[in-house]
Amino acid sequence: MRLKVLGCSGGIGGPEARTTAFLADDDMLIDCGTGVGDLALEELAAIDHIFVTHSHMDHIAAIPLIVDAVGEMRGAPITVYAIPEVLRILRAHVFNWLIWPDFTAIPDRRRPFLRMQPIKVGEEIRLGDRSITPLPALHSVPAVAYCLDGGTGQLVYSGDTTYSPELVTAINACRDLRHLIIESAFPDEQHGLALASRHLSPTMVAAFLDEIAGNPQVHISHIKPGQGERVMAQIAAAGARLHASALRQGQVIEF
Ligand SMILES: Nc1ncnc2c1ncn2[C@@H]1O[C@@H]2COP(=O)(O)O[C@H]2[C@H]1O
Repeated sequence: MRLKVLGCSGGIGGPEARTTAFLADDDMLIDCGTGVGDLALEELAAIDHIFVTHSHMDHIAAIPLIVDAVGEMRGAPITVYAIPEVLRILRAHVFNWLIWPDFTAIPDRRRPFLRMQPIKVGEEIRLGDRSITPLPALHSVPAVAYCLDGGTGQLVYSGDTTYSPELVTAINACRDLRHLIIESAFPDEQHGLALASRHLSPTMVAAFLDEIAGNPQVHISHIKPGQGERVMAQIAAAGARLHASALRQGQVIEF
């Protein structure tokens, strides 16, 4: 499987700070933040599947826009996969005819431009020889992490989460983990805000990593704009067993 980072910043602030979106192969998005806006129209039209971790704006901002941009060009709906709570929020607060038209009823309910597919934590979704499994995460709104499996290795993406023993257990149950993308939104000086907003800070990331078995490559994502050097220095200073590098927009991970 091939994962391209379209955006991995915790906020906006110039062309290097797009919010979270990963392009998996050519047809799948994992989260749908502002990074999706850099894809060409033909690349957008090739997206069949969008897996959403949670409903926050920085992870869903481009869903309404992509459906409107390519709906007419495609012969089949785009499917948005998320846990039922997240789908409910998207229906009630985004695709409600006020913020955006309800594209699950356009052009008509039988052949819509957009489908919503509920998923369950721990239940694998198979797409050809690839699979994606939602894992438990702990954020200020209902949220999941994802394990992606291309048949020759696995990658876990934490989404937005604070420390969660259930997520540690789920990650350690992955049988062939090669890469772990984990967030660290705030530096340790903002530990209180990290706790209030259910994110991780460097000290928490280090504690989290010390509970991870095996030797996955660790990539840090979702750092708030302007905090990159500080967060990465603090993670290095915390001295976890696993080395971590900052995930970069444009980076490609093959596994
Ligand atoms: N008390 C708070 N609770 C949650 N989010 C907050 C709070 N104060 C500020 N925020 C910001 O609101 C943002 C919403 O998206 P994030 O969870 O990525 O990051 C959050 C913080 O940057």
